[in-house]
Amino acid sequence: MNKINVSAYALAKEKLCVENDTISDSLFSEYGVNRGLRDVNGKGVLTGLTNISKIVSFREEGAKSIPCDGELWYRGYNIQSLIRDLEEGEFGFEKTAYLLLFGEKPNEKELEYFNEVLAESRGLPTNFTRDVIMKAPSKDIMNSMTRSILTLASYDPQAMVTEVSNCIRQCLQLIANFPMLAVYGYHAYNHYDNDESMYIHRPDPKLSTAENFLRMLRPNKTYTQVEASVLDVALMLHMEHGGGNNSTFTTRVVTSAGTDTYSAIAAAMSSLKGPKHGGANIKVMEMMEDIRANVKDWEDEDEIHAYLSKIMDKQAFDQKGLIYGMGHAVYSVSDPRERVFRRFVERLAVHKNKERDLELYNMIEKIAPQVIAEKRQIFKGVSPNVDFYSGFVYEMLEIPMELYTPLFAIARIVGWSAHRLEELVGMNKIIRPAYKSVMEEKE
Ligand SMILES: CC(=O)SCCNC(=O)CCNC(=O)[C@H](O)C(C)(C)COP(=O)(O)OP(=O)(O)OC[C@H]1O[C@@H](n2cnc3c(N)ncnc32)[C@H](O)[C@@H]1OP(=O)(O)O
Ligand SMILES: O=C([O-])CC(=O)C(=O)O
Repeated sequence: MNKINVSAYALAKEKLCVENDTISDSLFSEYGVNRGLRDVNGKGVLTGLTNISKIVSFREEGAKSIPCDGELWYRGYNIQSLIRDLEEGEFGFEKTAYLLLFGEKPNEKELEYFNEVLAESRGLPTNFTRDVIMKAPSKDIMNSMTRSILTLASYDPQAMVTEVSNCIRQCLQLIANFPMLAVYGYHAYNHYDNDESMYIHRPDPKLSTAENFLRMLRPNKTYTQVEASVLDVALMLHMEHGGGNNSTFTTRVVTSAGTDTYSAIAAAMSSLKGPKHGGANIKVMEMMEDIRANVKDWEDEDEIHAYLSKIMDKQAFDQKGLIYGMGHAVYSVSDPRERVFRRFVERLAVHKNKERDLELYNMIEKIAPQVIAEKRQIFKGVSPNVDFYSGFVYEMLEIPMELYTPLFAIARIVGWSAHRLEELVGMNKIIRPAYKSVMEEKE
């Protein structure tokens, strides 16, 4: 019997799918449906209320909305001031996690106890690393983490209980364990796929999340205070971004169906890894590598402009027509997190002899918005986003590229948790928007 070639069958059917799944632009205008649930100015369709954070990208002047520099607020506090107020040598991730989860800043005693709770929670079930993480390792650490998250449910006798206190416990344990799932997943992959030595360092209960990440990652467990502080700030910048970003909205949608914490967070992970969302930090690095290889003179604005135009026209790089690290669904003039990253990049690049790379980044930052505006219809402005520089910072911290999106997840699990709790406490209604049917009835 001939074996059926499923790939050939799928290829043959592609044309039919495209024909029957294409909906003309004019129908969207006719029914007033906004693609991506946003109008051309980036204003999202309102789908909920939240007390967790606020994003500012326009200022209202009378009836007019004027694009302005972006602002990000966590539970009433501007993210820039939360970072600026950190004392020398102080780590901010944990106290910001307390703030986002519980809605108030912790006092000294509350923070001390919260840190003990996280330290106590930092531990995987017996043999979990051997039996789950080291089995079928993958270069895609986001997938490997998601598999681990779903498997952790099998070790939790209360996995399916959606009482708020049980969900708080599960979220705290996931927040504490995410760095281990990511780093051990990387070591397993690096050993089995790259033939490197494998080592599994346990976290130190006295250390912060950023310090433990570096300690577990490096063979000799060492890092400098500056490296850990830069990573801590990077985590703070990625922790939360409103209810509408793709992965947080996913968390809220899935939570509203009454599903368990492990499944909700696994769904959020699957969203975050997308290259238009958290996966962009890896894509930026691959794109920069491609630009370095294909642009001869990094100081020639015309040559860079021409190459970026080719990327936009799907003739270069991954042929998706996107310049990664540029543009944002909501921000207009600037993403406040990119501004913070840029300050670090400028300082680190000097220490690490990466000034020439920095110049290339600066060139792309200058020229890419022009090229995008020439090739696409941009109404609200286009500027670099949080992940334009994040990968460059991680590279200078000698963190392997496979861990860039997982680092985003290590931070954003806090925002997802806060939104899961807000959905559970305050909403109690399944999220179920409507699709206008344009189907024709047939005999
Ligand atoms: C943490 C984060 O998730 S930050 C975002 C990370 N993602 C990236 O860096 C990927 C590159 N950027 C993008 O793909 C987009 O800017 C997004 C997905 C972030 C936002 O997309 P949109 O909400 O559609 O942005 P906006 O409405 O301003 O875009 C207008 C047009 O410009 C295009 N555009 C925006 N940014 C870019 C870009 N960087 N490269 C190419 N085209 C772009 C959009 O695709 C859209 O075109 P269309 O009208 O033909 O669909
Ligand atoms: O808000 C968005 O759409 C994407 C983003 O920047 C984030 O999730 O941090």
